[in-house]
Amino acid sequence: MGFGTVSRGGSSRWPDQRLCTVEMGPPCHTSCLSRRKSSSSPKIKVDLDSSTGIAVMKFQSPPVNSLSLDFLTEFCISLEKLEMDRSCRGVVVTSALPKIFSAGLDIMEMYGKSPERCGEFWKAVQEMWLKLYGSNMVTIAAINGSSPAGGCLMALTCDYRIMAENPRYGIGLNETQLGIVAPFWFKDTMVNTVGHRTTELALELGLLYSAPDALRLAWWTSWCRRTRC
Ligand SMILES: CC/C=C\C/C=C\CCC/C=C/CC(=O)SCCNC(=O)CCNC(=O)[C@H](O)C(C)(C)COP(=O)(O)OP(=O)(O)OC[C@H]1O[C@@H](n2cnc3c(N)ncnc32)[C@H](O)[C@@H]1OP(=O)(O)O
Repeated sequence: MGFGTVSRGGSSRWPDQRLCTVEMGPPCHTSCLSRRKSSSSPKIKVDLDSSTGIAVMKFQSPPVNSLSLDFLTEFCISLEKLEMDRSCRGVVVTSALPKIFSAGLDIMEMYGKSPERCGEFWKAVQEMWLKLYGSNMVTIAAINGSSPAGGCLMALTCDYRIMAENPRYGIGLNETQLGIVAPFWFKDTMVNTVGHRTTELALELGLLYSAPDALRLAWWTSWCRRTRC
């Protein structure tokens, strides 16, 4: 798989060449197996191949990988652990569930909760964004399912995106369709990737894009024809 260039950098873990290639080759032989480190929390599984320096973080929170306080906390802890592991240079975030990357913020976290709990939840959402955006590692979203609202934010926050081509999968900041306003920093993250004009239209109409449409609008430089990638 090949990925395009981005304007972010400044980390020793970034490759010298700005075009970065990640090989997800055949299964390893025995000597390679010892270089694999796995860890699992209830909602997130992480596999790090120290020989390549690439970790795969899989979301495993059925039914839709919604971003609950527990999910976000586990996400930040997993990312921090990889950040501290000098053998890890890049992380691929993806879903272990069929058809869904992430449904975005857990709606149940925003309904009937105490102000304290709401504050804690919102802080965790911001923490996820700050940690992912500010990561020293190369971050890649392998979007193998629908990715509305907060799920889209997470993908946009990564350095690179690849999306499985399937007409049923949509990605976008569709908050307007839900009767809520996307926070300004959600909007800014989208502007940084696709520019002002596309963002303005997408947010006003609450659009969800298919992989080929998103590719045309420069959301990414690659998409994957398999339904699972
Ligand atoms: C504390 C707050 C402080 C400040 C607030 C400030 C600003 C407000 C926040 C603004 C930002 C918002 C960003 C967001 O991310 S809001 C969440 C937006 N996401 C959605 O609306 C997703 C809606 N879901 C879907 O479109 C579909 O479910 C999906 C395409 C993901 C999957 O479709 P599918 O047909 O496969 O499954 P469903 O049958 O629809 O769903 C299965 C079960 O999952 C539950 N579900 C779905 N989405 C969510 C979610 N986001 N949170 C929690 N639960 C979710 C759904 O209800 C089904 O449950 P059951 O009925 O089976 O129990």
